[in-house]
Amino acid sequence: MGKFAVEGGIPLTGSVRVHGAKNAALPILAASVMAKGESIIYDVPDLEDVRVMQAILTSLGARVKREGSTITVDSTGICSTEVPDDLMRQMRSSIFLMGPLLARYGSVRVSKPGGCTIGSRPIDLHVKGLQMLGAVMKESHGFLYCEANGLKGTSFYLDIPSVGATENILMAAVLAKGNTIIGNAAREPEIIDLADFLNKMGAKIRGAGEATIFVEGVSELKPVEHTIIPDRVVTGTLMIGAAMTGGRIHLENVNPSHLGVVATKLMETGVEIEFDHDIMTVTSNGRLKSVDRIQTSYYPGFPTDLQAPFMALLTIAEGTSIISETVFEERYKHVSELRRMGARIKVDLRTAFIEGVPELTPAQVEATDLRAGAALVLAGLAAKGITTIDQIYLIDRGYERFEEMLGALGARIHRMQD
Ligand SMILES: CC(=O)N[C@H]1[C@@H](OP(=O)(O)OP(=O)(O)OC[C@H]2O[C@@H](n3ccc(=O)[nH]c3=O)[C@H](O)[C@@H]2O)O[C@H](CO)[C@@H](O)[C@@H]1O
Ligand SMILES: C=C(OP(=O)(O)O)C(=O)O
Repeated sequence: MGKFAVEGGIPLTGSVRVHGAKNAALPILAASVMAKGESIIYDVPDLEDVRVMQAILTSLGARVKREGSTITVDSTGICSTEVPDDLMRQMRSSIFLMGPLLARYGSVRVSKPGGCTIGSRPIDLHVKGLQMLGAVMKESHGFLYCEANGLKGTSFYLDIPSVGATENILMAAVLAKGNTIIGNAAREPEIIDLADFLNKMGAKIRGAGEATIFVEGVSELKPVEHTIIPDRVVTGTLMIGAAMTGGRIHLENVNPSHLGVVATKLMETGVEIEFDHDIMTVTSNGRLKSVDRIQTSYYPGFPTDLQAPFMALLTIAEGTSIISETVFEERYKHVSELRRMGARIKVDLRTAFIEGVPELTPAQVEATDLRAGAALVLAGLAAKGITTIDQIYLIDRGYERFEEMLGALGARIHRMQD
């Protein structure tokens, strides 16, 4: 499974290019099955989750090829609409095949998706939305069989602005007959990227990025070329790393407008942030102040995916900070690992109280999920001495060769095989 050994106490300095967004690439790769022929997707990060998506597409009969950061998907040979159970279990994003296969082929078989254990993560909204579009669902022996004899446009209001449900319903609605309105839709930048991809393919979507999305169904889609947006969670992670180590870094390929709340909260801690088009410079003198409150929320609120990394920073910020995790009910598993490094954190239900300490101490810790793992690496970069982080396959799900990315910024971090 592998471990990272991190020698902390060295400020991050230098420049690095941020890779394309995992959370945009995964639904877009799934959507490529809706067009007959060859879709070309640029800046697709080489991550574990993307490799699982490639394996799923291949298992369905598509031809998938990676050259550098470009992935080509030729859907011509698709001959199955059953997503293999072992691949379903490997990540949450396996559920993205549901809408596209149902819409284009009239049937799909999925099972319960895997992914980070950060809460119960049901798929009820995905299912309800597709049912409203006319899908008939049957559950048997752990599999969900969905069929549709032509989907029909509908009006569907999401009880929660779920990112994945918005994307699944949107993908299906594009090939449904008539008009669809998705109310209380998620507004994340990755939804806009997916809609841009679908619109290039010939879809008629308006309002992506807003709470109400309008879709006029079309009968077919054509394959296109598309470049994935920069990964805002990776950007945020590196910004926090510079802040915690008292460094100065330049990040290339960033979209500053996707990071408003994160930049604001970092500036509250005393960090300087400058933007020049798609380049961001982060400068920190290493003396950090606490923040009154961070509440995770749906976009444009504070991203839950940066809650653990930001908590790592607050463990060494002077004063007491408060974090409320409102999106996932079990996303505090990193707390006990940070405590091993000397952090003082109390958790009361969904609220964490973090009392800053002058410095963290190195320890042997374990990644409990993807972003928790990234948070522990950041804590290791700030703690003088050697920290080891176990279970790093979880970090590989979302960061392309994290050790090389950090190494380019001067960090001393090594991957060790078990
Ligand atoms: C691949 C991808 O894009 N992953 C992101 C996506 O995950 P994902 O799409 O799984 O997250 P959702 O936005 O769906 O989840 C938000 C909340 O809605 C709940 N819910 C969701 C669907 C459903 O049918 N029923 C239900 O109750 C979830 O349990 C959670 O409490 O958005 C999350 C929230 O920003 C991010 O942390 C993940 O990185
Ligand atoms: C929770 C995450 O991903 P997923 O939804 O793919 O599990 C994440 O990227 O932090």
